Amino acid sequence: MTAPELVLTPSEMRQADLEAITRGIPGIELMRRAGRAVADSAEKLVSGGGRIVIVAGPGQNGGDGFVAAAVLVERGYRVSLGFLGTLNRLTGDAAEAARDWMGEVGPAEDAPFQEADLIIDALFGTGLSRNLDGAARHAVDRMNGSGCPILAVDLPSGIDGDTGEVRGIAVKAASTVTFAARKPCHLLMPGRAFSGPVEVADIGIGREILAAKGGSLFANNPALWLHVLPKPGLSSHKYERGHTLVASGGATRTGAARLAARAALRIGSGLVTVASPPEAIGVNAAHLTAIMLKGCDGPEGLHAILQDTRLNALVLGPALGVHAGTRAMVAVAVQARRSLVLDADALTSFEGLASEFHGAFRHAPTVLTPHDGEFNRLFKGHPDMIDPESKIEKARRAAAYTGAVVLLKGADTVIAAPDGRAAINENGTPYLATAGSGDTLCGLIAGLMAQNVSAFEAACAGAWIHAEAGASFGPGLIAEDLAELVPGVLRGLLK
Ligand SMILES: NC(=O)C1=CN([C@@H]2O[C@H](COP(=O)(O)OP(=O)(O)OC[C@H]3O[C@@H](n4cnc5c(N)ncnc54)[C@H](OP(=O)(O)O)[C@@H]3O)[C@@H](O)[C@H]2O)[C@@H](O)CC1
Ligand SMILES: [K+]
Repeated sequence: MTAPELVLTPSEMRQADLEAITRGIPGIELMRRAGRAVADSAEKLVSGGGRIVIVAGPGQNGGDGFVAAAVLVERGYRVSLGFLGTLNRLTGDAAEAARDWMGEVGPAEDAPFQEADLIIDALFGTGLSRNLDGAARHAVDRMNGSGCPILAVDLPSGIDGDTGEVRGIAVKAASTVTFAARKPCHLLMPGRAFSGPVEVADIGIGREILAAKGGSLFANNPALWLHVLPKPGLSSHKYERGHTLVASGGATRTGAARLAARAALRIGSGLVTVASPPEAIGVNAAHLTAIMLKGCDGPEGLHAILQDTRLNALVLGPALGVHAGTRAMVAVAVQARRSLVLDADALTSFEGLASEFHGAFRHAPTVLTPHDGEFNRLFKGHPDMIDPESKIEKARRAAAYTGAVVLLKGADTVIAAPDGRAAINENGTPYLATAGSGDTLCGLIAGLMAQNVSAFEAACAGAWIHAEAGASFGPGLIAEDLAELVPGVLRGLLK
């Protein structure tokens, strides 16, 4: 079984680095391995010699650049090195790496980018501490404007390692080589787009150290949840595969619930029922076949239906309407302690009322699936939730506050659990930004929870499968297609 991919923040990486040094790999050796990995990557991009310009900065990232420069010269490349800062102020391993470089050192701003086959960006890595200005900004601007492919060392200079944000200006890399583990900025937008494909080089810091110093942040890929993905056995019965209930909106707002219901069925929920307001029964009935239908008149109606304890997962929100009635339905669902997915109107109905969510979901597996707008409306008046620059931090705080798993949607969907675990999704496609796509996602997550997948894994698997389905279709995708693409994705996963 493949192990889940650990993602380490810059500060966790520094600790892992120190631990590796404590256990006997000298810092300069780590830097030499890192620099050699950079040279190997460069060689793959420009094989058999050529002209390489390396821009080195004043910290360890620059040190990696000096090592790579020396290795590439040995391998027959013509290398120019431009340095930013004052050479004799280099300290530690970077100073040692610079001493090993026998070539000339020019100013970074004047490096001969125009003549290069490849630029190596070793200006700043995980130690970036402020926005780029002056000579650093000028150097990045010239690199980006050169038209020459850029290989970023560790991360593109100017990108914040924790948040993926651009700090003033950032290198637009053709590819990136990082060390030991990816950092959040390689998965979060816009950092992901600035990084290009990211290669992770092994520099001898073992997984044991990475897991001890990191261990709570993951890339959302199947290794994280494949082991809990339900696979019906020969003797399984539909009644053992759960029963998902999806609440429908009024007569002119029923499609969202049916999209969620169909997704729940496709992902394997044994039974699925749409709970429909009396006036919408006709329209729902006209469109449902395998999915069952029950009349449900507001919160009292929901309370009555939930007396049937076989209904073990619920979706509330899609097209339910933004009003007190929806808040009352949520209260009934929470009291009933079933697995619950809250989206759209079930979140927006609590605009500015997040305190009602405080600790509310501790007692049953719950997933909240806001996009940024819904998140900000819900947590209006809670600057501690809205302010963090890191999307990971936002989702984590909201999860700790509510007791629910929070799936914060976007091109870089982040899923966070109340216990601090978080995962970043990276297989999304712009085609998923289509009406009803979120309803399908709710159904997938609830359908997994109906089959007893825990909330965090259900949200991670749901987000990945949803994105994979969207990507497999591509242009022209509409939400109705998504549930129909799920079997293909499942076949690939469960083979
Ligand atoms: N972890 C590992 O396992 C390994 C890590 N390795 C490598 O170490 C890198 C991290 O090194 P690092 O900590 O020295 O930070 P780095 O990114 O070089 O920058 C710090 C320097 O930049 C300066 N500075 C900052 N912002 C600035 C700005 N806006 N404008 C101008 N200056 C600015 C800052 O100055 P100060 O803030 O102190 O004034 C300081 O001088 C990491 O990315 C990886 O490549 C490998 O060698 C081996 C194993
Ligand atoms: K860099």
